Amino acid sequence: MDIEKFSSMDFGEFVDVFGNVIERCPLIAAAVWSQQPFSDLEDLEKHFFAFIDALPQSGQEGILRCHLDLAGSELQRPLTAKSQREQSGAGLTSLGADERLRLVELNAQYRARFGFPFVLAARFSDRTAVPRELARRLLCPPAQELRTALGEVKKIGSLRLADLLRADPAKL
Ligand SMILES: NC(=O)N[C@H]1NC(=O)NC1=O
Repeated sequence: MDIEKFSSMDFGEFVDVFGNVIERCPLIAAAVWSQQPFSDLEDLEKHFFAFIDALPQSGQEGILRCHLDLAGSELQRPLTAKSQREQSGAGLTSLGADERLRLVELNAQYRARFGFPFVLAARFSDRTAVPRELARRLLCPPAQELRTALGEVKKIGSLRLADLLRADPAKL
């Protein structure tokens, strides 16, 4: 998809295409649309991230709460298609019983400590690194952890945006 195409989409089309760049947060795409035209991918990305950065803490935590747990999520709501692909690429949808139990426990401890689910860009990770990173981040101070988690949201958003802009518009 070229820059002219995504810089001139009407509102409905833009939200349909970019509504899940930030997991289950179409409102962010809805707000970014009004910043058209965009000069390039970096410019578009900048608007998504500026919106996140400008939110009060309750809004930033709300974005994190729109994510499902990494692994174990079939116990909650169904994953979005993008999240499913990311998690299965990291081997998180085919864990053994022990690995799964460990992650479920760590996820529960993390939620109890911070009040939002653990978020990590699964495409930069794998089934052995995820529990290690989760255990490490569990020990971080809350303000630092909020920043780390939002950084992961941005990494996921960057990868999703790059995929969308590479995609054939007819297949979106
Ligand atoms: N909980 C969580 O990190 N979920 C996200 N991670 C990722 O790579 N895709 C997601 O949906």
